[in-house]
Amino acid sequence: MSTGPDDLVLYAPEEMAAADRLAATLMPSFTLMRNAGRAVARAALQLGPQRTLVLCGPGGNGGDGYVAATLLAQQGWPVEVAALAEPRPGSDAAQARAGWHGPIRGFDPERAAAADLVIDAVYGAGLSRPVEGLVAETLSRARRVLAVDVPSGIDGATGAVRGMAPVAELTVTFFRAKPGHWLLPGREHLGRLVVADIGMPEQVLRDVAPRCWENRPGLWHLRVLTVHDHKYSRGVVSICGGGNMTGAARLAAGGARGAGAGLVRLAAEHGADLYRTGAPGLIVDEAPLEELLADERRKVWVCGPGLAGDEVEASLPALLRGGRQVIADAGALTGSAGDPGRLRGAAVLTPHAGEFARLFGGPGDDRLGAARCAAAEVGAVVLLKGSDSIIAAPDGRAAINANAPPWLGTAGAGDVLSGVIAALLAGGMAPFEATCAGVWLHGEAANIAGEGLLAEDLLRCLPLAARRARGSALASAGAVS
Ligand SMILES: NC(=O)C1=CN([C@@H]2O[C@H](COP(=O)(O)OP(=O)(O)OC[C@H]3O[C@@H](n4cnc5c(N)ncnc54)[C@H](OP(=O)(O)O)[C@@H]3O)[C@@H](O)[C@H]2O)[C@@H](O)CC1
Ligand SMILES: Nc1ncnc2c1ncn2[C@@H]1O[C@H](COP(=O)(O)OP(=O)(O)O)[C@@H](O)[C@H]1O
Ligand SMILES: [K+]
Repeated sequence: MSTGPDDLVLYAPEEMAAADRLAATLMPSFTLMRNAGRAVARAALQLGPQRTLVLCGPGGNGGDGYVAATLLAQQGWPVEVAALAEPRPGSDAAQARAGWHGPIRGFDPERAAAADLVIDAVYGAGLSRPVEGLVAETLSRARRVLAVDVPSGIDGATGAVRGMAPVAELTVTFFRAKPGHWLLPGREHLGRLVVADIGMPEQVLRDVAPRCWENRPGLWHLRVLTVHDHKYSRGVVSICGGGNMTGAARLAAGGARGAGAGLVRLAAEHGADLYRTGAPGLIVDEAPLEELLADERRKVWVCGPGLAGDEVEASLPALLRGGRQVIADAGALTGSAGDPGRLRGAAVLTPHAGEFARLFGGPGDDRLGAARCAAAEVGAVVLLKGSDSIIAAPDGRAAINANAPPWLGTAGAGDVLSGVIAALLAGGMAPFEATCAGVWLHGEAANIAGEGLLAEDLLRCLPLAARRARGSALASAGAVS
């Protein structure tokens, strides 16, 4: 079975709560809690027997903790339980609590510090305010943490730390991951993430269908070339070249070529000679833009890398008027600061955090929400770049990317990326899928190149990244966690 969007979908906390409510109409809800607690106990058992303190909150997260504590004690583990408050009478958590027959202590930072392992079952999806006071003090003293669902304090929707959150060695979540598992800073608090199957009915995937995914092959598919392909069918990419910062456009052109565009042309009405000394497979045009736009095959354009304000003014409006699919990056974004409406008609915007703030304000703690709003406002796919890049479509779909290594943060890397996305768009992918695939290929190329990469190194690594994408899209669905 291949990995598909259903395997990669991310449930925000309120969507998970809706899933739980629906599941409760189809099966006994306590079965899910029992399975969740069992998955936590199984994960703990793999860490080896040790003095364990289970910290239980008042809700479902605490319920999972009581189930896990009971199962670990049955295995002969030295387990203690500390509770913050009694679960609501009649709740599943109260039923789980009733299964624990040992003593229940209060929260105590010293006790947490003395335990070899702390199971953090304080707050999960129901986090409603910052974690502070005794809970924060107790969690912060733990030496080794296994987190249930999320480390308490991580907002499952945004990945933000609310108050404090421990850094876990292992996090066990259930059914599907949440956006906050992949967004920063949340991702840094998880340790290893295990997504446990707790027997959620299949119907839930159909009836509660979130519009957010982890960005991986399987969410999209790279096209496979056939004997009928030729350079025009593989896609034509045009890049606006500036007269001064010429490296940026050349890197974008290299990205487009490395990602499989059949033909890449660089438009440089002024300064064409500078570009002619570059890669021999790159075609340099010095005719005026209006003339180039007469060629209907030139549908996809990258506008922005290395362009000064006047160069953007001379190209972007004409491209948008001409109905071209425009990837607006760098100078094209800076030129529209405070007035994102000027970018309406573009296919994809690729701001980093600074460019995003200048265009739309914010983005604040909820970067996923901000990217979605921006995409809806401009009617374009918005790629908010960073180490957890977010791709948002105007129709509300969004994806979170997590494969990019920190050494990708180097000048020129973004220019390469705009070319990669352009190539995929020119090859026939829709803007959202092309952007998701481009971001993943870019991150994977950086992993292949290794630490110390220069933006240029990405170009030679893109073909292998594409082969990996084709390979892992066929990998088994079991590899989601
Ligand atoms: N499908 C699945 O994934 C399944 C998930 N399951 C598990 O259920 C968990 C979700 O359960 P849940 O909704 O009861 O939420 P959870 O966080 O345990 O508690 C909320 C309580 O805590 C309180 N509270 C919150 N923050 C606070 C703060 N900072 N400081 C003080 N109080 C705070 C809050 O108070 P209130 O806001 O109501 O005043 C409320 O009383 C989920 O994470 C997973 O572990 C499985 O069992 C079954 C299948
Ligand atoms: N710490 C990081 N981890 C992973 N990827 C990063 C990190 N910092 C930056 N990146 C990625 O590097 C690229 C930098 O792009 P950008 O800021 O536009 O640079 P430039 O304009 O110099 O090309 C983006 O794709 C971004 O997602
Ligand atoms: K937790």
